[in-house]
Amino acid sequence: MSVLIISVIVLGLVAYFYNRREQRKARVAFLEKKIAKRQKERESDLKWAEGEAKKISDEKREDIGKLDFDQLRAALQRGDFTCSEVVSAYYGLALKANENINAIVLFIKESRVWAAEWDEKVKRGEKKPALFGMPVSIKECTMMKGYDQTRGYASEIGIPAENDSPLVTQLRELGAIPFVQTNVPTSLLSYTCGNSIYGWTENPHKKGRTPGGSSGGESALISAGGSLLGIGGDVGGSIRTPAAYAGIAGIKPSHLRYSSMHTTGSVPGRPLINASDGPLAPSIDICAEICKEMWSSNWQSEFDPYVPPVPWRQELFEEGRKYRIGYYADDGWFTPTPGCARVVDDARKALEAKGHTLVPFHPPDVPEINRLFVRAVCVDGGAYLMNLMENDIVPPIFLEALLPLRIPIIIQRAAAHVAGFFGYKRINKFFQCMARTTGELRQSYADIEAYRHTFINEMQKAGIDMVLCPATVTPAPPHDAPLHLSCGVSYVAIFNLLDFGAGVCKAGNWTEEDERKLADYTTEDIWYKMAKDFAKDSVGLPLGVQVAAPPYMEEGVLRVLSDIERALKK
Ligand SMILES: CCCCCCCC/C=C\CCCCCCCC(=O)NCC(=O)O
Repeated sequence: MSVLIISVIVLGLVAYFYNRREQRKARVAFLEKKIAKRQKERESDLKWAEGEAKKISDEKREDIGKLDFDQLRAALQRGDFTCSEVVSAYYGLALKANENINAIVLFIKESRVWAAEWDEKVKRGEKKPALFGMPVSIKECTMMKGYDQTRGYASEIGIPAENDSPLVTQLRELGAIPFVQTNVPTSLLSYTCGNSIYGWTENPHKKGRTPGGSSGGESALISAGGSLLGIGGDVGGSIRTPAAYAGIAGIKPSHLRYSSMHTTGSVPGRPLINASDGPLAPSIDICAEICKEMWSSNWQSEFDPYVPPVPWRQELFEEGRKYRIGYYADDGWFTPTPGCARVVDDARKALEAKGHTLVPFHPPDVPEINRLFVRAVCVDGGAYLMNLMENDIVPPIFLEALLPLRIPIIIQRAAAHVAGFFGYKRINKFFQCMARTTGELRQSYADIEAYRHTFINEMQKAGIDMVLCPATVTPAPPHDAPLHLSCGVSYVAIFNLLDFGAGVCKAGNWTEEDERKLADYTTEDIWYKMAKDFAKDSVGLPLGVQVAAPPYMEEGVLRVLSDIERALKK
């Protein structure tokens, strides 16, 4: 009898695993077909753009490519070029840039039609709007009607959006022309940029290094001259990290400054950590121009009544406006590598020379807040992510990064105790990230809300308007690095948790001196060892700094970043 029972159990298990393997095989074959089809579509899409680019002469394309944002905008307003010429030029410029960086997902073919429509309207005497004819690149996960937001998942190929995101809608009403979708990392929950559908995006400053993520296609394309303005989204640095790694600028406004209707984040349904869309551009002044145009009316709050009607606050952006700014180069969780800390000091001196007042500031309890951030970002202990990734075809390194989440939470807690016992304080925190019960999750939300007030109280005590700090802990690292070092996002993530407006601009480059100082950088735990390794051989790579302020003070953030950028521009 017992032999029979054991045989049935064994056979049942064999059948179960066999079926699972067969189902997986069938799913992989199905997804591989989808990927192959999309790659073919992309190939013919790039060919189409090549043909469209040839509709203007090489000289005209070069002339248009030499113009910066303001010059191109003025040229379009004067009528030096038509919208159709500019869009053709940018097909060509983006294709050229793409040869070395692989940032393009698909061209938005309707851009050709929209450009022609504007040219016709102008002929009929219609007034040119503020962003008339300006080409804009769009992060793949930003809703574009008729285009997929796969987030790098093969299973989401062929599910086009039915609406444009509010940002895209408003930009189009202002005359801008979305012309290309750009690459993202699978899931969006990483600051690298690659997936199994479209491949890996390179940093234009050094092959083998990531342009950051998740808006990495944007930062790479803009930095390589293939776009003058892009739209990204940010839940834990996805606008700011790529801006820093690629030597450009970007701002993540506080959550309710732009509508988040129709936005797609990595993990939908997470309270208190929301996706904010925002601009990326070669300079912070362009980001300021865009915010100013978009907030010069109540368009966003009329479109989406959840957005409070806060118009552009020019008095906060006024040139010469002086601020009292708290600065820190080390948040007490992750000491940045030398160049990343040095540029904070360079920015501090530049701001003092401009007449701002800079005072040291210590953000309260960042290690604990980092733990709450990861908990709130994953919400369900990573179940949503694991389910999507394990039923898809994703680069193996993403599955490796998910491994810690597969460990039962009770064992994670035990590991935390062991790490704590041996003095590994950061590993101890890491293994306490995931919530075990809904009660723990509720308490974490209460803690996040309390932390927001604690932080504001500390700022009020110090009498500061905003803070200046590093943007990243290393210069642009190798592609895989962010998947080993998720804990390196503390400098950006804190401002998602606080819901501050936060932006990044270029503040210098990694120097020989930074490289020499790296030899003395701590190797106190495995994450520091990795950071040290990832930062090696970075001479010349761009470095950014970050400025952040409480909600509805984005104009002040933009003013201070502009002062830094102008002072430190080489
Ligand atoms: C891709 C698999 C990674 C698994 C990571 C496991 C747990 C780590 C938890 C938090 C990581 C924090 C990284 C945050 C980067 C966020 C970048 C961003 O802003 N993304 C946009 C978005 O999430 O929508």
